[in-house]
Amino acid sequence: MLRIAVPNKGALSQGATDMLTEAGYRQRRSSRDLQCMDADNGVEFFYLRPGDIATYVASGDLDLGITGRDLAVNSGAQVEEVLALGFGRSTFRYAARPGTVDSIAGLDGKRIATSYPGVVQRDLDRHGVTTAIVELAGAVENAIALGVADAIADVVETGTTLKQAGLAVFGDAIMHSEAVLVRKTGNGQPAAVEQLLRRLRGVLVARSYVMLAYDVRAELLEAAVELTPGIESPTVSPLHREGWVAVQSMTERADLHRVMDALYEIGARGILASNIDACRL
Ligand SMILES: Nc1ncnc2c1ncn2[C@@H]1O[C@H](COP(=O)(O)OP(=O)(O)OP(=O)(O)O)[C@@H](O)[C@H]1O
Ligand SMILES: O=P(O)(O)OC[C@H]1O[C@H](OP(=O)(O)OP(=O)(O)O)[C@H](O)[C@@H]1O
Ligand SMILES: [Mg+2]
Repeated sequence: MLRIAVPNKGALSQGATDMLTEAGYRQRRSSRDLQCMDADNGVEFFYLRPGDIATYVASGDLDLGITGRDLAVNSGAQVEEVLALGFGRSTFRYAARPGTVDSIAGLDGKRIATSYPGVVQRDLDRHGVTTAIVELAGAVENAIALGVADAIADVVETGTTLKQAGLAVFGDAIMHSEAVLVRKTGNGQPAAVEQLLRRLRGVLVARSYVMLAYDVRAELLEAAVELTPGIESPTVSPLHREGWVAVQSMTERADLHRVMDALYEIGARGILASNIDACRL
């Protein structure tokens, strides 16, 4: 039985549950459930605070966990990333009132408020700056106005919260984060993990690709296939209509409309795009 930690609430919870459900796993019925057994797939899920997940995985009590890259770094736990999951993206940044602190060197001797002291200390050390860290559970954007700190370091997603607090970012991004699957550092990959990984990769591909199908005159096939090389190689089948072929190819969703327009322009017709519900590559 594989034991996997999943965020029980917060910014990563819904994304993690959605991804596991799409990958064919059973998920808890109520947001109050702390465990969920999926006997058919040989997996048991444990719903934990996202910031605690790396600690459980590093201890060896759980085999794998879904958490944020920033949260895993912050915990200092000995875990390594197995797979980046493509949701829960954020950037971690320094910010202060414009005209006060505007560089990382300028943080020397100052006070910085954050909910991620591990991430911040690591970055300050890298810059050789000595700053007092004020650890807060949340709403750190208030810390400057309330006189608790001179600067903050926090998750920025859209930037709305910073703007409303009258703060501006400075320095390079401290880190870029997204949800990741982690395991204990140095742990090998049991066969049961391989199946989970194949399924999760299948979800990532199904989300980022569409299946493109079109008809094209045989003499234009090479030009068309150049636009739609697919992942392995496109499928080409003869059409009943003399001199024409049908092509099927997986195409990146982000590129879809550019590729469809280009196919039309070279003479392809009946160009259809459909979602992929699931796949194994
Ligand atoms: N807008 C966001 N706010 C907070 N965290 C976010 C956001 N977008 C992505 N994340 C990521 O989600 C993870 C933090 O999730 P977590 O559940 O701890 O925070 P939260 O949703 O703010 O909950 P809480 O405030 O109760 O701690 C981090 O990996 C962070 O990078
Ligand atoms: O750039 P934005 O899109 O505005 O998002 C970033 C904000 O969202 C999070 O706060 P959250 O709502 O989780 O409250 P918290 O500070 O209490 O954790 C985070 O701590 C930032 O404050
Ligand atoms: Mg928060």
